[in-house]
Amino acid sequence: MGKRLLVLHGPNLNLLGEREGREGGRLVDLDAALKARAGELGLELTVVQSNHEGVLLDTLHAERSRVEGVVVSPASLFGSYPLRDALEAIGLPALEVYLTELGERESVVADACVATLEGEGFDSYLEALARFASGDLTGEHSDEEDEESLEDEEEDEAPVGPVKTLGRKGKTPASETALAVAPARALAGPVGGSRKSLGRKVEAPAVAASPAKTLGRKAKEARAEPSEDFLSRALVRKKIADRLSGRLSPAELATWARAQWLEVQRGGPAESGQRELLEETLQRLTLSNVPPSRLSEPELVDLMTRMDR
Ligand SMILES: O=C1C[C@@](O)(C(=O)O)C[C@@H](O)[C@@H]1O
Repeated sequence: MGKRLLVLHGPNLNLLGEREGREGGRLVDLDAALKARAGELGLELTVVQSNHEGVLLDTLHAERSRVEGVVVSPASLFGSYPLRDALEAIGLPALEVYLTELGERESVVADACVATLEGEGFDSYLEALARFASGDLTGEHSDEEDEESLEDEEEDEAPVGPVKTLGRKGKTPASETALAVAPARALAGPVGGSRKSLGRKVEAPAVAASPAKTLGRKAKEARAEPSEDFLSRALVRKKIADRLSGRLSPAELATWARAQWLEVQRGGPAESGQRELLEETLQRLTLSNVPPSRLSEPELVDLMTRMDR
């Protein structure tokens, strides 16, 4: 299994493309591009969007032992100290991304991230995935490589032709990233306008590609489960059991259920013939931690047994 990453999309990004009236530039398109690139790079992604700072924090807490890095797109929460503190608290390497350029806005979240990638539309995210896959989070190493290969090319007096690379370090032919490029360019600014290169803040600590913390036994066990990624009644049953035995907190279960529910809404894979039941159960579990619909232990057991039928 590849490296597992958590991708967090902040507030209003659920309306991406829709508010701009842009086909092909919506959150579903971005997520599809991310999943496709992750597949190519051998990464596994958990993707969560929320308009609520607390949900982003809960997700970071809940996923901290399951993932090895975080791609965080704070959107308008760039000034969030709670988000920064949560990233610091979990101690995982993180890259901060923005579709557009931050300009005058100072990101506080950047304090807890190895680097910030901005102004490249979808490519900001895709570059973050590439950095995690290569282990070169600062992008400094591939800069050297680029410079070296540029020097080699210059020495060879290669004929000047169309630029083949995307962004600063993109090594993928443009044809392979057509889906990502169109919205990326559109969001990054006027076509042909001046484009800032990726990587705003690189005075970052050298961080290894592996997690900053050693993974606990529980995390390793979770990793070994073949069903972890596939939404099934067995998986939901297990999560409820984890909650009942105290391995998951009420907030962790609710956050997990919400993320899974969003995946189902987006057409993610689910146990054949059980999609409706799973969706309904996940919705119930998502609300299981808020007072009016809080679930008692007997109710949780009841939900769990419904997963057996
Ligand atoms: O939605 C967006 C785009 C953005 O999140 C970005 O990534 O550039 C920045 C936000 O301020 C804005 O609301």
